[in-house]
Amino acid sequence: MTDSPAALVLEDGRVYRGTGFGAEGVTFGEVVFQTGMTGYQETLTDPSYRRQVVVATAPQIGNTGWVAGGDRAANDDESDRIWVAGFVVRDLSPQPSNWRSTSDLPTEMRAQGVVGISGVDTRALTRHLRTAGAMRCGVFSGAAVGSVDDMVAQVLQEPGMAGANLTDEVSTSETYTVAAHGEQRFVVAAVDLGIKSNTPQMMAARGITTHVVPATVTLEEIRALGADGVFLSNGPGDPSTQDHLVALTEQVLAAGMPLFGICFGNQILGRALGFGTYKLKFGHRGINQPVLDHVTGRVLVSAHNHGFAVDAPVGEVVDTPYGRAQVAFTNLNDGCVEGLECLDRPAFSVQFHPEAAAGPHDAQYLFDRFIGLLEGTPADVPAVGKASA
Ligand SMILES: NC(=O)CC[C@H](N)C(=O)O
Repeated sequence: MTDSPAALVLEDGRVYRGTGFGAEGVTFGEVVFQTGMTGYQETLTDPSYRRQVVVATAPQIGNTGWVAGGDRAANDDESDRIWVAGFVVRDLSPQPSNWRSTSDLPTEMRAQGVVGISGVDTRALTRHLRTAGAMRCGVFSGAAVGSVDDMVAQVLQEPGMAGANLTDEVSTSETYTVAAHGEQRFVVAAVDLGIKSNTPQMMAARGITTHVVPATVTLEEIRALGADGVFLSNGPGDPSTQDHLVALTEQVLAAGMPLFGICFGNQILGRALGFGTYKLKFGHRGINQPVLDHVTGRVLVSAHNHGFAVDAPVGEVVDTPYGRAQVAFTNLNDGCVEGLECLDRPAFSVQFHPEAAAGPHDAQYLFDRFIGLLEGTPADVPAVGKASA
């Protein structure tokens, strides 16, 4: 832990002073709050947080240390590195207590060059972000702390999240394969837009061998892998920039191949169906978001990490270039679209995270819904009426 003075500086001129931890220096990004009480390691290693400075609303962070090393089952990493641009906490644990822990949070952040600040009134900061919206920020520690005017000027030079195309920065350059556990039932091409490692694990547990492919993949390359279906992953950045992936998704829909998308994948399916996307004021990030499944009527407590959303009418069946489609999930806090379902194609997607890392397991049945599409025996999904909740 460094004990250097540090400052979180927002683009609107607000300054929150604290103490540096992790790497010393300066970092910039979009400041967003995350409401999970647990799971900071999964959050920090989720590629979807690329270029975001994450504020933990849970007041004590670091208690469970850092669980690294070994294979996927032995650690809590969602990828092979920390992706957040910076981390803002209130009380940093001086001493982790966890039998699985192999390191601690400040040591790991320092080793990976990630700047953090502790001692911030994260409750006041979160209330401000809920009012003012997510915005650009900088975290400055040690010698990087300067005059407020100078720090704000530096923040204002940074790009915002709207219009950001970050896919190339996180996607794999080479295809790699996660084998099915036990007997292989299906082969899926998972387009890596920043995929979390638990997603192929959830597929593997259901007999799917997953080829994780670069974001530049073509339908011909997907077919050459012998894929039975396509998965569009989560990922950072603005979905309005992803024209290649929208075109690929249109081809997959036209070919009638089974398709499942999560988060960024939901936004791309939405665009392929002709819907728009827009930036939310402060987004949803946490592991306790209530979502209504309009098909089953169930309410799920679910893991979220999104700053954009699909603009589609709720409670209507819409004619799209690929047949009828409907909003199948909405958020019960703000009503925003949380998932789409095609009625004439074997395709659906969710804005939240059924891979649930970290997070509740309520939504894991959606991987089984994808299995149904791969089997060619999708559940007989009814068209939804107006939301009952
Ligand atoms: N986790 C994700 O896939 C996020 C998708 C997109 N970058 C958003 O912020 O909405």
